[in-house]
Amino acid sequence: MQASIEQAKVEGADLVELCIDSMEFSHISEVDKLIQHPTLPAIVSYRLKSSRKSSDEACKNTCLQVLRRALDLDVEFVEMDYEVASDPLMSEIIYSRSNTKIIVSSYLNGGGKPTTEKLGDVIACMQATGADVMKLEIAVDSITDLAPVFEMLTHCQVPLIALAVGSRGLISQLLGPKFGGFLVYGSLGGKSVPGLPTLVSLKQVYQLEHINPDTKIFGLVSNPVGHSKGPILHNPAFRHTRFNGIYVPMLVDDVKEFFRTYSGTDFAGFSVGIPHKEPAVACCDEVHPLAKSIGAVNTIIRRPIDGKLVGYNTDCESAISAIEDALRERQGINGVASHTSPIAGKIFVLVGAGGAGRALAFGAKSRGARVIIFNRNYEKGMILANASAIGMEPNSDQSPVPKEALKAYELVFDAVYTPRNTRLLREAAEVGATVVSGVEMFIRQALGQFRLFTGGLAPEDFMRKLVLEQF
Ligand SMILES: O=C1C[C@@](O)(C(=O)O)C[C@@H](O)[C@@H]1O
Repeated sequence: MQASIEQAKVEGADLVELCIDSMEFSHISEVDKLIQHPTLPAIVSYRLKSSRKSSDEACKNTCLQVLRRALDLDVEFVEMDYEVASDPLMSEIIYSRSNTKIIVSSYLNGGGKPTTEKLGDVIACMQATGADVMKLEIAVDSITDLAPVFEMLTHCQVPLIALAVGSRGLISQLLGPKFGGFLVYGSLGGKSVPGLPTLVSLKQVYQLEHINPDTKIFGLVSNPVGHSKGPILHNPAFRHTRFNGIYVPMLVDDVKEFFRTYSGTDFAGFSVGIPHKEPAVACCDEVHPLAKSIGAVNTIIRRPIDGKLVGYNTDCESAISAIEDALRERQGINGVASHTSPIAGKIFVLVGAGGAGRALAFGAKSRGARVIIFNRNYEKGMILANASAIGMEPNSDQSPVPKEALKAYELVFDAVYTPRNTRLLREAAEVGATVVSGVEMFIRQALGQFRLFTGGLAPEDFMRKLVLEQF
């Protein structure tokens, strides 16, 4: 635990939580050793639920002993369960404490979706124990379950910590400073509470010290969402241009319910990823003509003047222009102005007919290519584009097309960008095709999104360098 405290300090933590219930100790003096030599201010916590190895009574006695010791030693914060805080013995100790602040926590698990009424009742009960800070720990099934939590954080008059556990709860921490949460939890990596962001990401990617109630929220609405490099690109770009925004991964199951729930002006813009690009069209109040023709949106902006959701597609131009640039370079016509696209007249073979596939098919067709949704009809001068998720991490050993079949292609493009060098691209390069990585599409679509999100020019060199450094 001491080594972890040192690590937290190096990584920039302001405060550490020492979960004494996770420690094996035979005598309270061992806990003293840890608490007495602090390198960082600490929350000393002893939670009952994770320490039910011995009998409940024995467990509660140890808990009371540890918490009382921490109070005697004047640590900055002591955290306990609501049921411990309301024990008459503990009530007395709480009322006679000196400098230590008391955090009382309640764990809400199951019992239907949280509502502001339910949360308000729990907070009032916790407050009645004489606590200084209330903490709600909630298991959420859907990202939309967090809406009443954010509402509570915004309107609650007492210091409140909200921690939603599970991968759908991640934004409860990332958006904590926006809605006025008392503190934010970050992990040191490794085995920790699921859905907890790492301390390193909080400091380096999200830079929460810049987030305040005026910060506009942007996010990637997708499932899966963890693979995306969007946060490491958009957040630094916002900071770089002094734009007050935060960009977070939003693991969304039901896209309609998501937009119905988060309808406030704070939620200013969204990237849309798999599998929501097509269904998200119906969630928009207006759709840009290009996106309408494609039948998929990958960007949605809440128009500031009337709050309407406007859908766009930055995938089409980003992928097609990346392919055109590579073809021009291959043909040695780099920099020569031409009105004809090098894609014109070519056969464009497409794997994947989802949202990204639609964008590529539309773009290739509008440039005069003959588009074939994958088949085995080989001709010279063909372009192969993978717009499916085949080969994406964690399935990076897969490829949508056998190596032998790649020999027929002049150029192979992969919309997958994690990993950067997919099996498809490696094998295409081995058989002599020109390859265009999905990283190029990712950068270009994000540049388009940045312009739509902020209304300003994207810092292209900065963003390009950022993404390339990550691979
Ligand atoms: O295809 C992509 C990539 C993306 O899903 C991401 O991984 O960040 C974001 C989407 O908006 C974009 O269209």
